[in-house]
Amino acid sequence: MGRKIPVIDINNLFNIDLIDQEDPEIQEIANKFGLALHENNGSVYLINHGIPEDMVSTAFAESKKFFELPAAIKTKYCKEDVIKNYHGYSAVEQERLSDTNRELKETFDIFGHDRYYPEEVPMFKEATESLEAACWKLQAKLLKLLAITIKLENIDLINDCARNCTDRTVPSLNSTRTAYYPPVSDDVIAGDIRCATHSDYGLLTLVFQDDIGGLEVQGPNEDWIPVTPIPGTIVVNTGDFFEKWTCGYFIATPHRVIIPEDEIKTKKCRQSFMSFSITDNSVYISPLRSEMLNKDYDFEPINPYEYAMEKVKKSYGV
Ligand SMILES: O=C(O)CCC(=O)C(=O)O
Ligand SMILES: [Fe+2]
Repeated sequence: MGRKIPVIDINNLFNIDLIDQEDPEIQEIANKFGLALHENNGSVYLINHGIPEDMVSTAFAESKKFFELPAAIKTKYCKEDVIKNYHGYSAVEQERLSDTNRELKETFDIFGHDRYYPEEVPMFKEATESLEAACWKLQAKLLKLLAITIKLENIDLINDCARNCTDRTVPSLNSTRTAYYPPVSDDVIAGDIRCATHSDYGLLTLVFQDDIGGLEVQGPNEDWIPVTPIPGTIVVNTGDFFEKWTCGYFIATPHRVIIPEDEIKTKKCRQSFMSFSITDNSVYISPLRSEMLNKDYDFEPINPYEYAMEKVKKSYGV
């Protein structure tokens, strides 16, 4: 009870050009960040990250204009075939992370190269893609920091397997999501949730959230810890692939978004924006080895494309 997710100051990392592993300041940030992620079930807040606040608020504002359009317009932008192209809009209940609960969420996933955007919201593309690009830049740096934390012999190994973060032409299943949870209507039934319990399937997820709240992460004793909104922060969660790759050093954080109890808040929508990183499609991962990691942990090499596609198919019922 009463556990809190730590807030880690990463000293404007976004604007530091070179992550030099010999730099004591970088080592200090890497150790603080990595240790906190390790000790807190794969979940921390980052502050002083360097992504401009107005870039975040513009992405939220333009997304909101889209999500508040009539359903008939939004459905024009629905994903047609998630296996062929994950890009596009999903209405309430189109993606199901749980077999039992109704999930009251809408999303627009930004993915791959075959992209289309709502013509009704002319600035949607620029606003969301600017934040997407900033997230990729930060993702690459955070992955490098974590390679330092776990004392990999080849400090570039993680980045070399996730070239997609810095070279957008490298095929991967990385994606960016702008999410909208509509105001709660009167026909809500017991068990309804905004987003059901799951872990993300990739390496790291960056989550920006508005001030409504409801995001919770599971602690080591299966207790639910609220990820209370803190202005200017990004929440980082570790995904399945990173848990495997680091031999369980970083846990794939189970998380969910609940409907707030506060009646005033239920009458408002909630918005969030996420960047999901994963290794390149061509890479098969096998356990990383270093003095920090569990040497007895082993698994057959896994491919991110095969692994993540299975999860996508299940959640979209295809
Ligand atoms: O909206 C949020 O804060 C989290 C949503 C989420 O976990 C997801 O879409 O994977
Ligand atoms: Fe998630």
